[in-house]
Amino acid sequence: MTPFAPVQGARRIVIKIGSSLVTDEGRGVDAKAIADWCRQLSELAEQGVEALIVSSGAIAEGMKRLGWRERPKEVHALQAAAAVGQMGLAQIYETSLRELGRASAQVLLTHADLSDRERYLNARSTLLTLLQHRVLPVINENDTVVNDEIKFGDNDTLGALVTNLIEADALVILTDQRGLYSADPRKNPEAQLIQFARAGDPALAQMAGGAGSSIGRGGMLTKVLAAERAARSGAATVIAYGREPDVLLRLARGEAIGTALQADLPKRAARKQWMADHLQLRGRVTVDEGAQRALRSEGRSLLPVGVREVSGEFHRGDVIAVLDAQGNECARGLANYAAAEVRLLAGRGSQEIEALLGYVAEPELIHRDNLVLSAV
Ligand SMILES: Nc1ncnc2c1ncn2[C@@H]1O[C@H](COP(=O)(O)OP(=O)(O)O)[C@@H](O)[C@H]1O
Ligand SMILES: N[C@@H](CCC(=O)OP(=O)(O)O)C(=O)O
Repeated sequence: MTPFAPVQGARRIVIKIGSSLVTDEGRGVDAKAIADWCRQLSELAEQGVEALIVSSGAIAEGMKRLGWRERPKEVHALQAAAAVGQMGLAQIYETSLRELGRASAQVLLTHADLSDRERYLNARSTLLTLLQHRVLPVINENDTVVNDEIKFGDNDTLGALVTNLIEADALVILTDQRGLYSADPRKNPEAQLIQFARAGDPALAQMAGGAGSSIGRGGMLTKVLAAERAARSGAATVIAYGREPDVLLRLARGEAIGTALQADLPKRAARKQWMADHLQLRGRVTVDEGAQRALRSEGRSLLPVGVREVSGEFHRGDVIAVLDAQGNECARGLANYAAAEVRLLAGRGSQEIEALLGYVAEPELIHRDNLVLSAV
C-alpha cells in the first residue's frame, strides 16, 4: 500500500494512551512518561493542533494506591480501584500540563453517553468548547457506572467514539508494541510490523488475535476495530509505541512510525454517510429565503431567526429536515433545541434565546458542522 502520514497536517487529533504503556506493567502511573507526552502535545498546540487525550491507567494506579498486588476478579473491586486511581491520573496530567502553562479538563464518559443523542450533542458541545478555550481534555471511561469495558479493558473503542464525536482528523493509539504485527510478537518472534493498511481490512483482525498483557486487556483486536470505527468519520489511525522518543512530534512531521491505517472516505462524506445511516428523521422546520441562502451559498449554521414553521415532535439531538418555502428539503441536521422550544424561538434573534427559554444551549438551531446539505 502507498505510504501515507495520517498525523501530518492534522488539525485535530485524539491520542489514546493504553494501560500497559501508562502504567509500565503494573508499577502505577508513570508520571515522567505522561509529562513527556504532555510536552509534545503542548508543542503541537503551539503549531495550532487541537488535541484530546483518552488515557487509561485508573485501575492500575488505584491498585497501587490500595496496595493490591493482584488484579482482583470482582468487577466492583476494579471499579473501586478505578475511582481511587482516577484521582491520581487526573492529578498527574493536570500538574504536567499546568507546568507547561496549559489548562486541562477531566471528562469521564461511557459508551452509552455517546449513543444517546442528547448526551452525544452535550458531550460534543462541551469538548468543542474546551478546545475553543485551548483546554486539553483528558478523557477516561466512567468506570463507576459501567463494567463491560472494565471486563474487556478497552479504552480503544472510547478513543474511536471520541474521534467520531468531535470529527478528529486522526486517532493515535499509543501502546507497548511498535504497532500491529502480522501475529502477536510476544508469542511469535518472526512476526512482521505492518506499516500501512486500510482500516477495516478483515486480514488485520486475524493478525490481532486475542487480548494482550495482564494490565491492559483489550489487546490489538480492539485497536484494529477502533481504527475501523474511527474511519467511519473519515479519521485515519496510527498504532505506535508510546515510548518512542518524540513519537507525537515525529508523527506530526510525517515520519512513518508504527502502523498507519487509512480511512476510505474523506471526513465530509463520512459525516453525510453517518447521518444517512444512523439517524431517523424526527421533524421538519421551514425556513425563509435568507436562511436558505445562508445554508446553501454561505455554508452557515441555521439560526432560529430564519425559521418560519415547525412540524413534528423532536428532541435536542434528533435529526430534522430543513425545508424551503416551497416545501423542498434543502438540508438535514442535528437540532440543538426540542420542537416545543423551536416553536417559541422561530423568527427570533439568538440573543433572545435566554429570555424565551431561560437558558441557552447554543446560538444556532443547527450548527453547520452538524448539517448536511441535500442534493439540488
Ligand atoms: N498482531 C499483534 N501485534 C502487536 N501486538 C499484539 C498482536 N496481537 C496481540 N498483541 C498484544 O496486544 C498487546 C497490546 O494490547 P494491550 O495490552 O491491551 O495494550 P493497551 O493497554 O495499550 O491497550 C501487546 O502487548 C501484544 O502482546
Ligand atoms: N478505564 C480503565 C481501563 C480501560 C483499559 O484498560 O483500557 P486499555 O488501555 O485499552 O487497555 C482504567 O483507566 O484503568
